[in-house]
Amino acid sequence: MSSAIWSVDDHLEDILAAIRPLDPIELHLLDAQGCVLVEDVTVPVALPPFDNSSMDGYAVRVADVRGATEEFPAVLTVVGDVAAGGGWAPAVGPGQAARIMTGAPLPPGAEAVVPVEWTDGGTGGGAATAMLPAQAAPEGASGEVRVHRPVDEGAYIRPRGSDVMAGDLALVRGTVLGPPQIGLLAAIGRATVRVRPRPRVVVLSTGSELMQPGESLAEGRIYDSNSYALAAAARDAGALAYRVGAVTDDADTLRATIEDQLIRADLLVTTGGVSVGAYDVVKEALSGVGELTAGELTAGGPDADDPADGAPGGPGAQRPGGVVDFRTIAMQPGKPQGFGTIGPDHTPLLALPGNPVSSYVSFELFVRPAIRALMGLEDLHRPRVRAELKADGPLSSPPGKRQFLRGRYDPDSGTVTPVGGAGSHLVAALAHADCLLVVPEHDTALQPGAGVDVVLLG
Ligand SMILES: Nc1nc2c(c(=O)[nH]1)N[C@H]1C(S)=C(S)[C@@H](COP(=O)(O)OP(=O)(O)OC[C@H]3O[C@@H](n4cnc5c(N)ncnc54)[C@H](O)[C@@H]3O)O[C@H]1N2
Ligand code: MOO
Repeated sequence: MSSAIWSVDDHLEDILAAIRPLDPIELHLLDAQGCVLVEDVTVPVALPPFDNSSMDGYAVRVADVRGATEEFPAVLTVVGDVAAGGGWAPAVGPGQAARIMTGAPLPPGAEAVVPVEWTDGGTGGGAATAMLPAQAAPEGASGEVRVHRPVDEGAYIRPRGSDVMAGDLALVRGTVLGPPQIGLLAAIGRATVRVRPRPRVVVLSTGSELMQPGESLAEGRIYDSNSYALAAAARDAGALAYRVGAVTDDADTLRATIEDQLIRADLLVTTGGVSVGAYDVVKEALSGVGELTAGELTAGGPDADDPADGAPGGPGAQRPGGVVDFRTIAMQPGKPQGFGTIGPDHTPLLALPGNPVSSYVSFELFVRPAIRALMGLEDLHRPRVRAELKADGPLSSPPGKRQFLRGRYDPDSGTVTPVGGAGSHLVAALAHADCLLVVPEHDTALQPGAGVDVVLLG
């Protein structure tokens, strides 16, 4: 265990220094949602691939409808239907029109489209509001149509390549694939794409006092909320989360459980058991190579001979034998933390404190950026704003620690109001907060009206 006190920033830096983005894989489009593209994608075929109609109407020659009015319509012969997806399109000669549907290719000879509302729809009556369905009224594809208005050349036609041309760069590497980007990839015919995958994050809670929601609560027990909150937070950060609820306070059981989970983990998160109590199992199970019986877990520990591996006693110091380094961080909540890499694949493991608010705040500050770094995202952090403290009285903060209070941010007034107190057991207050107020290490009191940094939670 490191004896020096680590700052929040040094602890985060140490974690991020050990994280490498996951190797890219080819994924189906929807599985790639939220992932970072690792290839430049060029457009293989123009979009749209052919000139097509933007309206249901009639494909016409411009000269035939010049000067047309409702009183003196242009009367054209309907030579057939052009439906979207249909193969054959009738040619439109002088004095002719083809009935055309939105998205259907412009037939040869036609120069513009007249919307059906500007015609009689082939009924011989007044202005149409719609076409009749082809099956119910097949005669609509023939006969005559009266056109009530002229159109210019190209009217209601979406030209080939007016969206993107073949050879254009559709998306550049580094793009995060949201719904519109996935839509574009599909539109240009890509079924799969090369991205960095979502990290698989195993969330494991520890504590013999824990019961699972749905069970009836026994004397002296509490429900395991951490594994749920953190699995949800991991998903929210972009990961595939696997929740492992409540391992009892037994070091061998915990080591065996972690070893079992390594196969499906790109990152492991534990909660509880990192403080100074007699049953602090995570620390007991993972703090020293000498105590490890599970061979797998020893394999990824920092190499004592490698100066790059860091050391006890603070950032950059040696950690001989310590698979996971347990530290004190100058923050509240979240003081006790563990971090290391374990197993044959050097899987990163973050051991968070058990108090529910502590574990959640620790997740936000350390695990979320780690997940985003594994995904290859550049922007690792939640947005921060400066706000004015709105409170009945001054807020006190422990000296030398960065405090993260829960609050509600009002973007209209630019103010932030604390929700609940500083206690790290206050889950209800946390559930009503939408931000963290950051009180710097050197501030021991924050007056109402003072400026404060606010981390906006999603
Ligand atoms: N003598 C000292 N005691 C404590 C210190 C200290 O410096 N000296 N630090 C305190 C701080 S700060 C924290 S934070 C906690 C961290 O404790 P652990 O990580 O060892 O966590 P536990 O003891 O297992 O649990 C703490 C608390 O949280 C509840 N808990 C745990 N897991 C869950 C869960 N999955 N869902 C809901 N609640 C959970 C647990 O019942 C305890 O009440 O240590 C302080 N003590
Ligand atoms: O650090 Mo503990 O997380 O203050 O409650």
